[in-house]
Amino acid sequence: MANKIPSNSTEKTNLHPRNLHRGRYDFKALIKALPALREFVTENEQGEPTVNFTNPEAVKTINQALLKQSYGIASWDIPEGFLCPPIPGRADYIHYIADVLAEDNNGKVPTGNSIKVLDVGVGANCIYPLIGHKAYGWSFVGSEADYIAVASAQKIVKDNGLAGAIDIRKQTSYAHIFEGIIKSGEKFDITMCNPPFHSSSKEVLQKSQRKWEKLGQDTNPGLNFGGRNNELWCEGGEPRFLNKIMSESKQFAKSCKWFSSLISQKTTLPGCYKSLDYLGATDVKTITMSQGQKTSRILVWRF
Ligand SMILES: C[S@@+](CC[C@H](N)C(=O)[O-])C[C@H]1O[C@@H](n2cnc3c(N)ncnc32)[C@H](O)[C@@H]1O
Repeated sequence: MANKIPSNSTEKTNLHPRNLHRGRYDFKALIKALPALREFVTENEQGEPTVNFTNPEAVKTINQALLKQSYGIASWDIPEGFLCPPIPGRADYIHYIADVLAEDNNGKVPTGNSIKVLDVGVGANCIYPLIGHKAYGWSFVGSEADYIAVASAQKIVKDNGLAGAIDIRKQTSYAHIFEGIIKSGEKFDITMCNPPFHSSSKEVLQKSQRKWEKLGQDTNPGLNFGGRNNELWCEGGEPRFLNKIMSESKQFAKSCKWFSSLISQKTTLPGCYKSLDYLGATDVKTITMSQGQKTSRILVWRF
């Protein structure tokens, strides 16, 4: 079966209005930013430039070019097999939480390093702090339970001279979210999280296999957007991870003005609303984000 190369070159008007990646990728500018991208650029059926999004190396290289061109991130790499994030979608989460913060700031997005954001599960790619800092000047704490991911995120921060803006902290227990991370007296404007959403490693493999079959590949060539198994699953999947975040958020209600998390499965939401009601959250919002075929939600709450 012929490979279908997903085209990423059409306008993505459903992204947030401030998202820098709404237009077509400007391959000329991307290659200028990162000449190494040139060898991965091919033409799609319409004769437009594209890259083979089923090739992990091509995906990593286009990410490096986008991060350099749009955010001035000169050095970005991830260890083999780790989650390679689609940049436009990750940027959307940042812009939507900026809108939430704007509500308490006369409708203006607050900028600068006095705005403190905690990214739970920052990953080896450190993507949210990089975009959030470069877009709005916010400072970040990124927590992470996987020690290889911690080392990788710390290297990205150091290589880009961002140690004053992004602090990567090791979470020593997978059972905890804020405990062991938020220091006594520390205050955050908002917390964010892209949780591991599958409930077993078997589920990760099955879903990723189905995705690759849809793209006309017999097998997953290397989890290019997939990530290592343990980045993507946890006991109980997304609902249980969200329960942990919500119950600890109550404990840390005085340390954070807002809490948020991505929700990839719609079916997780009703249980979250019930829990937040039980915990006494005073404000609960659900923001819908759509990127191409995929819809996800950001759940935002405060006490
Ligand atoms: C889906 S990945 C998200 C990575 C990155 N933020 C992104 O969006 O590409 C989830 C991350 O959460 C980490 N993680 C899992 N449990 C955690 C916990 N209790 N505290 C901190 N990080 C955790 C995993 O190791 C993994 O890196």
